[in-house]
Amino acid sequence: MPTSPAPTSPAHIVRALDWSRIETDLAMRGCATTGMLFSPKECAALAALYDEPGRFRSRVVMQRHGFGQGEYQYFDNPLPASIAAWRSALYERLAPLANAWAAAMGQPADYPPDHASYLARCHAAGQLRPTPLLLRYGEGDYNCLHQDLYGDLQFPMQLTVLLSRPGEDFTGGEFVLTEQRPRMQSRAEVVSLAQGEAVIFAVNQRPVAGTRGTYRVTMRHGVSRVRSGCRHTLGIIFHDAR
Ligand SMILES: O=C(O)CCC(=O)C(=O)O
Ligand SMILES: [Fe+2]
Repeated sequence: MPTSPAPTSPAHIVRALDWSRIETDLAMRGCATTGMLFSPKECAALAALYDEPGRFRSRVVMQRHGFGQGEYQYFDNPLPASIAAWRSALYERLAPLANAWAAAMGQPADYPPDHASYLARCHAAGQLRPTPLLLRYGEGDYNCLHQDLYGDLQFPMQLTVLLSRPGEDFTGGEFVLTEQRPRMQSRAEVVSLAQGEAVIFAVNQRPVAGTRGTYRVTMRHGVSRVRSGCRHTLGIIFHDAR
């Protein structure tokens, strides 16, 4: 008998998302919100991992590198089981879209259908270190516009999940995207997220259909200044890092 995923499993929840809206938003704006992925309890449990020693392979204090203010930590292997499950379930749904983007930009459209195969490709290219991360911002902290590129191989979409409650745990701290268009001025997009909700967005370049064919735009993401409180997020990036 074919196995179907449990109703609470990431694979099941991912399948049930409103993909027609998500795909339209991604095509129009290079980003899309998902609706609630994690319950408040799950969000709190994930945010609490930040203080567990032994979970992470490295910690980055943003001001030391000119990346902003605040800090983040990359999970070490083995990833928490739920994060690994979300990462592969989301990958499977996004891989066909990634192939469509690659084809539209004249790039090889050969992202494999499952995440294990894609990770094997990353590892063969020397990108061996896991990239899921937890970020923590306090009052006055922010994250400069950036791209999460960690080697030659890059999957073209990633997700950020808001783990804190906007307006209650923190104020300010909006997720921001910019889109740099060829020979045009840049466009900004501010994404409002609820606790437990994710934004799916372009890591680097994405295709835009114009009147004279397809052109490429370059995206960057960051976070505006947190005005008060504490804000936690979970980042899910599908390529591993060199
Ligand atoms: O904290 C945020 O909203 C942005 C996190 C981020 O840069 C990422 O997930 O790659
Ligand atoms: Fe990022």
